[in-house]
Amino acid sequence: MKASINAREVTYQIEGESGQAEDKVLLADSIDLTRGNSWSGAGYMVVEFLPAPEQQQLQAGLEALVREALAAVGLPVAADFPVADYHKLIGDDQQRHLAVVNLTKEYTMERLPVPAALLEARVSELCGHRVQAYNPWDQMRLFHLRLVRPGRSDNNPLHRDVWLPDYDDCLNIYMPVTGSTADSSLSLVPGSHWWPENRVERTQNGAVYNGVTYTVPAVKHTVEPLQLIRPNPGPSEVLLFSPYLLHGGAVNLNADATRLSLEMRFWSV
Ligand SMILES: O=C(O)CCC(=O)C(=O)O
Ligand SMILES: [Fe+2]
Repeated sequence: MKASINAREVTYQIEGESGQAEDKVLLADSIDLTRGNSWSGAGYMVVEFLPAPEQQQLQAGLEALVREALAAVGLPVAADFPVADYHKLIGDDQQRHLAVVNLTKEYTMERLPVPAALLEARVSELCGHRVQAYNPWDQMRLFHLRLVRPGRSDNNPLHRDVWLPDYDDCLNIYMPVTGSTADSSLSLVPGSHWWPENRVERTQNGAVYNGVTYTVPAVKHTVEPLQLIRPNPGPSEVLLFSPYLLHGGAVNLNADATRLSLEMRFWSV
């Protein structure tokens, strides 16, 4: 499948059986936490996030979690090892990379380096609805790290989060930690949170993307041309986005830096 990111052509190889799609907009029957905002039609916005000391504490603490995971898979590193160099350490050892991903994909909230209440208050202010990082569907309070090496297929395929169970009605954040640039940060299709399902052909259950297996179903084809953009939040910023948007497929085109980012979801209180 062909798409473009910031007008540059990319190709995604997606395997998995297609399902039937209805003429239905998933967001129409759901809570839209972007509603009432100027960016509701686009489905995302980039904005200053936490006060500088807290944002820096959060980013430094998340880098430290990756170092901890590296030590746990048998690759101890110095306390100042830059996580942007992760790919130099792991190289093409896919098994070791997947072991690190396994340790960094689901953290319980007490591991967050700053109080979750800080992020909850700021996200509530930004979207104009009182939200908390508590998933009412599975009763979990989690955050996730994403490590995407340059030149590998570590990024997940293009998807809506709500194709998986337990992600309805929330709002997502993407916060850059290291190596997040105009060539590596999360990509999305503006406005696609309102596309009917029958405009998007997707796999039924999970997908194999460039040979890597993902649990999330993936886009195989769309009626509208797939023009992704990278909003690319800077170090002091955050990308707030609807999980109903088509997003992902965020290949890391950096020459030499691994992307580390924070991913966290918020639901109405
Ligand atoms: O960071 C990425 O490349 C993907 C993130 C994602 O799919 C999400 O936050 O739901
Ligand atoms: Fe996602």
